[in-house]
Amino acid sequence: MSKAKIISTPKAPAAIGPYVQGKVINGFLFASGQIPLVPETGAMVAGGIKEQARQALNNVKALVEEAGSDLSKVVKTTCFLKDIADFAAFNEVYAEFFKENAPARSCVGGIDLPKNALCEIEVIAEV
Ligand SMILES: CC(=[NH2+])C(=O)[O-]
Repeated sequence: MSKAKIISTPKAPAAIGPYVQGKVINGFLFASGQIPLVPETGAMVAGGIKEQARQALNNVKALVEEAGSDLSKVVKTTCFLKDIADFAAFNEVYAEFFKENAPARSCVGGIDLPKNALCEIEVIAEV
């Protein structure tokens, strides 16, 4: 197995547990799930599902870019929603970030998330 490169950037929130922000191996970035923490403060962004989705996606974008890739090269996302009733609002913001050539995706709802976040997003991207 080849050695994975650890991705670490202050432009995305620091890990809040025993994990790294992301790892690149064999040409793919495996990014840890991003919750809507503001990188500079480590605090949850103010607002509801739309603001939280936008922050989580901006965190994803920062990680993907730090790995030398970009959102157009994301091949798979997994999205977690505290409340599946937020599905439509979440999708609206998600679509702003993945306009064309949307990645494959799984989305689950009704789940407790760290820091009581309303959403969490993890991605795999080609680097
Ligand atoms: C936020 C997160 N990715 C975790 O594992 O706690």
